[in-house]
Amino acid sequence: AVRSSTPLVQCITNSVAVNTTANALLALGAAPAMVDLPEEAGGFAAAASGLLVNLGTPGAEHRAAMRAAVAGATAAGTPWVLDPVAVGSLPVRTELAAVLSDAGPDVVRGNASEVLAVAGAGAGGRGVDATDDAEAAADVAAELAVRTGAVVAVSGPVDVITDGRDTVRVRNGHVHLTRMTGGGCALGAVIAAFAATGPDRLASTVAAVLTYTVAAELAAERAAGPGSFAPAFLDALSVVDGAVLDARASLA
Ligand SMILES: Nc1ncnc2c1ncn2[C@@H]1O[C@H](COP(=O)(O)OP(=O)(O)O)[C@@H](O)[C@H]1O
Ligand SMILES: Cc1ncsc1CCOP(=O)(O)O
Ligand SMILES: [Mg+2]
Repeated sequence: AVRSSTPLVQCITNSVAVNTTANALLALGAAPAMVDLPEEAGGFAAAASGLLVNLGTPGAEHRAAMRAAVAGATAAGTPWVLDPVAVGSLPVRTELAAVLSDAGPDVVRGNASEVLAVAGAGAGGRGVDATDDAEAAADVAAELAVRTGAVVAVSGPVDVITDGRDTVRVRNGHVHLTRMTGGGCALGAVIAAFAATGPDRLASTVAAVLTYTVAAELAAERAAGPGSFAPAFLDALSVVDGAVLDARASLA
């Protein structure tokens, strides 16, 4: 569905991951647009198929663009994904993530520490330490999903995806994804592309994570290390299909 509909995905994302993110969307068959000016972001979000709001390098202009884009997306019903990069101890983005997570994102995507922080459970708030173990954040993620109405996707060696009622675990993936900058950030944009294909947010998010992590496995088979993994990953995103996903999926 992503390949046949070529969803237009607006990305307000960080300066580190912008190129990786655009290339991942193109390889998958979606159309990226890094429209991140405050004066343009709201109108564009109303017309886009999906929106990513990523807090990785949230300068003042980006923050204004995020507010405008979320308002435009909300008014038009454009699905949007919040990636609360590095929230927890850094004050500006942590406050911003609190505001944005209450603004009705369709999906919140982060690693376990970030999801715990957005839920107010980080930094010992619930006695849960910073962790890269998504399973340790599964219950908090489900509570966050119920509170915000978002699907919450926690990444890690096993990804946990929940709407607060049903929870799906994706065991696919490869550690090279963690050694390629933007490996998490590009996933947020891919989740936005898949969200544009239909209303079932849990299904579209699981499909996005599965496609992304199976592509990583295919790429790792051809890569000598994280350097050659990055272009091989784009190649794999461009060919992975339903038959490969059926053969490789490790879901629970
Ligand atoms: N140890 C791991 N083994 C395999 N895949 C992983 C591992 N850690 C993360 N991933 C995958 O890498 C992608 C990015 O996740 P992650 O590194 O947690 O994001 P972030 O960069 O935001 O911290 C996800 O698709 C996840 O499945
Ligand atoms: C290194 C870095 N610094 C600020 S944003 C960013 C990119 C983070 O990318 P990811 O979360 O996908 O690893
Ligand atoms: Mg991240």
